[in-house]
Amino acid sequence: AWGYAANNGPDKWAANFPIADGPRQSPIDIVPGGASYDSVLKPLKLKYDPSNCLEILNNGHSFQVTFADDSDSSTLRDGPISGVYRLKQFHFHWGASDDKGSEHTVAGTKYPAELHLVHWNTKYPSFGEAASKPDGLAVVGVFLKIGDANASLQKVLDAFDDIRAKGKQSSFAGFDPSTLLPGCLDYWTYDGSLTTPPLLESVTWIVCKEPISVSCEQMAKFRSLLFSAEGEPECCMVDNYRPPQPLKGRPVRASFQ
Ligand SMILES: C[C@]12CCc3c(ccc4cc(OS(N)(=O)=O)ccc34)[C@H]1CC[C@@H]2OS(N)(=O)=O
Ligand SMILES: [Zn+2]
Repeated sequence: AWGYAANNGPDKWAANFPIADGPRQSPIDIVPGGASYDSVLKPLKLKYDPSNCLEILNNGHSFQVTFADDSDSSTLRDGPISGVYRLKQFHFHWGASDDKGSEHTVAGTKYPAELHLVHWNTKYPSFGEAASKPDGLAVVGVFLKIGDANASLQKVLDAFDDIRAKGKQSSFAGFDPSTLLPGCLDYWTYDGSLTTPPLLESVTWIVCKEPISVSCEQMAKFRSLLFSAEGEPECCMVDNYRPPQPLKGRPVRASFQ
């Protein structure tokens, strides 16, 4: 099965997922000078209901917090998209050390981690259906930068003891993901893909320019999770990021000047 190790990592994915070499793969290196300001882009409209927060789980590639998506109570509207997209889950990618970990990079700069808030287009009947459509998903990416401890993030990290190994999950209620957003919601946007197999080219990427803070100690907590399941040799969950992929002529637009 795919992973992030030398024998099954990003350089090996094309064997089982040929779309890995497709025309709209993610992540990318964002070159601020190469992005064009587009005044037609609207501010992001994110409205999340903490009562939709269900559980936290270690899926063996990252950990994710999953939301009830049977109503329009936690949604993304406006920004570069049209219609209503519902929040399904958020998860992170991070490195073995603070000098790497993000998937998108900014003029070659890697951040220690990156948050992804995954939303699906309600013009389709379900998340799984939407995931195979070119306008099916919208993922908001937020960079994490070493600094002060992040009190909101700490609530998520405090749930890690129950999900240390692959396949573990536990209930996680009442968390408001908007507390993980930066103060300024300026963003870059481009058409891309899932950054893990099945690498479906169905994502409108919305990457925030402003990072949120994370402390060194909090980064160490991320690295205490395991890729491995209980009873298997322990393998630390680190470097679960795909490197930037070819832009192949795609425009990158900025919501700010
Ligand atoms: C669950 C699914 C397979 C994996 C997957 C999905 C959606 C969004 C995803 C975001 C990811 O992360 S990222 N970095 O934001 O791209 C990583 C994997 C994702 C759907 C697509 C088909 C499966 O859906 S299903 N079973 O048919 O209902
Ligand atoms: Zn992701």
